[in-house]
Amino acid sequence: MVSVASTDLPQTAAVDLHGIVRTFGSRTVLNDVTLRVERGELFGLLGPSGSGKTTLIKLMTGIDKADGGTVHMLGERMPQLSMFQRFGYMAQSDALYNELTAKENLLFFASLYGLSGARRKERIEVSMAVVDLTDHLNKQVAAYSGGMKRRLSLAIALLHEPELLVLDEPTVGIDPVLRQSIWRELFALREKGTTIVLTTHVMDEADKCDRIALIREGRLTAVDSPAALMERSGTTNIEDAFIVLGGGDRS
Ligand SMILES: Nc1ncnc2c1ncn2[C@@H]1O[C@H](COP(=O)(O)OP(=O)(O)OP(=O)(O)O)[C@@H](O)[C@H]1O
Repeated sequence: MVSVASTDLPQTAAVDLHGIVRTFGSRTVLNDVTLRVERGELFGLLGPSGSGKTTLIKLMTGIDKADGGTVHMLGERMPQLSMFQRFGYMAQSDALYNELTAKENLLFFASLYGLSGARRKERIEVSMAVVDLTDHLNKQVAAYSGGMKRRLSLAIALLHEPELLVLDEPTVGIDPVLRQSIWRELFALREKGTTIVLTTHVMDEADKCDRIALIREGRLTAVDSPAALMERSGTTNIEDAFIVLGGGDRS
């Protein structure tokens, strides 16, 4: 019998969405969204406020359920509770316990992720250093600023070194210097093979992604690398490309 090494098997996508529909009442918020994010990609979802980015992210992570279509993450059909440990998720509204210190929050999530002992200690230190919060580890979260809470949420998403990171507007409310250092970290994670899916409405952040999906009124209007999108639209920046391509494929 010939044994097949796992590396010889075709790799499943990091995220595979097919025909996703999400409605709220009579409103269709996501309309037939099909999208595949490959492993190791730094992938951006770019769209104006209310276009459906957060709704799509919630469906990916299994927090919400689609009315139509299928979601697979890392080859597994979603939603699935056991997948929780395999990806890191940073929500748009911070899911933190305000009455606890940052360290207590981190310990809580570490226990959910099955981290303990020396590895837990090391991961807490590294994750807090990435977001420049080392000096505020023992501070109560209620005393954190909005930007500090965002940074702590990112540290929690990074805590268990997941193979897939799903980040909803990770740099909103974060100052330019720290924003740059967070991007450096995202690039370093990508180098290590981590897949990153993030939402943004900042054009220069979209430019940093390997590929981006332009989303408008619940439909993907284009999916490609920033350079290809600019070439296709005959523009020299993502903002103009979005304007040219964003209106396409609407019915
Ligand atoms: N639970 C809900 N019930 C009703 N409508 C909803 C619900 N969640 C989202 N929506 C609507 O779906 C649309 C898309 O919202 P979503 O939060 O996905 O947009 P977004 O692109 O993430 O916007 P932003 O950049 O402002 O966060 C909006 O019109 C919003 O009002």
